[in-house]
Formats: sequence, C-alpha cells, structure tokens
Amino acid sequence: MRMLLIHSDYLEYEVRDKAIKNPEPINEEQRKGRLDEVLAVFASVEKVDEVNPDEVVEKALAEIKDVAGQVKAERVFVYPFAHLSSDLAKPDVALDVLRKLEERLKEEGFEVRRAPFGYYKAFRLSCKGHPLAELSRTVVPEGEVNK
Ligand SMILES: NCC(=O)N[C@H]1[C@@H](O)[C@H](n2cnc3c(N)ncnc32)O[C@@H]1CO
Repeated sequence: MRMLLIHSDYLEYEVRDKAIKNPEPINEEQRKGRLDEVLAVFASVEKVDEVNPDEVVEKALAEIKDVAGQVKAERVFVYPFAHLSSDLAKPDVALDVLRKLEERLKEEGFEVRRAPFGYYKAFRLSCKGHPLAELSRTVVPEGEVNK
C-alpha cells in the first residue's frame, strides 16, 4: 500500500460520480464529509498487498501512528486514492483493507473518517506546510519486501 500523508487544517470532500461499476453503498450523510486539524491519508492499496491484507493493515497502522505522533494529530482521514500506484489491488480487497484500517485506527483512539470508496470526489485540503506536513510511506507484506 502506498500512502501520501498530509497534515492539514482541514480536508473536505463531496461525492460526484461513480468511478467503478459497484462502488461502496453510501447514505446521504456520507456524500459529504469534513474533518478539521487532521492527518489526511491518501491510500492506494496494491496488488502485492493481496498476499496478506491483514499484515498490510497493521503495517500501515504503525506508520500512521508514527506520523500522527510526530505531528500531534488526533484525527485521521482515510481517503481511497487510486493514483499512487500503477499496480492496484482489485476493488473488493482494497475496500476491505481500508475498512479494516479505519477500524484499527478507531481502536487505537483516533477520531477517524473514511471517504467513500469507488467514486470520483471533489475535495479541498489545506496543508499546514511545516516540514513534516507532507510525507509518503509504502508498506508491503513481509515476504514481498525484497522481491
Ligand atoms: N480519486 C478518486 C479515486 O481514487 N477513486 C477510486 C477509489 O475510490 C477506488 N479504488 C479502486 N481501487 C482502489 C485501490 N486499489 N486503492 C484505493 N482506492 C481504490 O475506486 C475509485 C476508482 O479507482
């Protein structure tokens, strides 16, 4: 999984059109969302992650906790983002990974939102611009590290 982490004054999105045949079902409330003072995590789940999705969730969680601790962020916005990799996992695996990541972040005490999966979305982001405000992390299942 490839992640772009942006420490932000806010991230807000609004769902536009379907981007895949079967996007995640959403209710009216999920069509828009906003968090203030947030660590935005734009995440591309990759084909290699299909080998061990649960392990990738734990590795991504560790990276997000590390960055959130450094920038003192208590809120995390998980944002499905298919543009960080040229070798994407299939949608059902990707959604499952991102749902689990959201759940684990909540278990670790973060306030968490996750943007809807499978849609084009308009979004606004205000990056804080400090030295640690723009970071990227890549995590893969253990056996895949040096392939
Ligand atoms: N900018 C808007 C957008 O990216 N939309 C993406 C994601 O919401 C989601 N998606 C599909 N596959 C993946 C994947 N492997 N990892 C993350 N998201 C995925 O499906 C949309 C079309 O690819």
